[in-house]
Amino acid sequence: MITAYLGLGTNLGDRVASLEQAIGMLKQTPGISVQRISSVYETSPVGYLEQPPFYNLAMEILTTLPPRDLLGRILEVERKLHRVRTVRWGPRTIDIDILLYGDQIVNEEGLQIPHPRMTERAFVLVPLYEIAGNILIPGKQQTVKYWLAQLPKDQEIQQTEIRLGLERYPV
Ligand SMILES: Nc1ncnc2c1ncn2[C@@H]1O[C@H](COP(=O)(O)OP(=O)(O)OP(=O)(O)O)[C@@H](O)[C@H]1O
Ligand SMILES: Nc1nc2c(c(=O)[nH]1)N=C(CO)CN2
Repeated sequence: MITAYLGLGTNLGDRVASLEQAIGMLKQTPGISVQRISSVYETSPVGYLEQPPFYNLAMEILTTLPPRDLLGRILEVERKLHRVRTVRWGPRTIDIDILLYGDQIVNEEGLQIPHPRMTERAFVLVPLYEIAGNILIPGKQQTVKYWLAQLPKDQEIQQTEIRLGLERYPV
């Protein structure tokens, strides 16, 4: 069993519905057990700027799937939610990234873990900090908290009151 972290993003259509559907499909996947989900954050687009704002969240899972199989399932979830690839870094109904996979470093064609751009992105680090601030980023020696503190404060990100997947954590 490996603890892995996923980053989810959406900026087309009903963003809450897309996140809920993606979470639901991940929860139903044999070999994946969803453990924690951050709040939903509204974030300004990074990279390609002429597109609507995103909702982003981070998720902790326990998984028995090897990295390739986890990626395969993620791509399937994206496909089922009708993600259409157009522009690089462009709008999407759902984007799911494998951020961390235990303490492993994967550098293969089509799969890099830790996600190579994660330490530059507030839309990744802020939600991840909420659920795993003290975790070390393999190959980068320092924690999520450390990398978040290094980020320039120019990326707009706003915590919303939206909490998804909370039925696992009754109050
Ligand atoms: N850690 C990873 N998590 C998810 N996909 C990855 C990862 N590493 C490599 N990939 C590859 O990236 C492809 C997805 O690229 P995509 O078009 O979603 O990039 P993007 O989300 O626009 O940009 P970015 O990669 O900067 O977030 C997948 O098909 C997959 O093969
Ligand atoms: N705010 C925000 N910007 C992005 C996002 C994202 O999820 N959120 N995803 C991208 C491609 O992975 C490119 N830019």
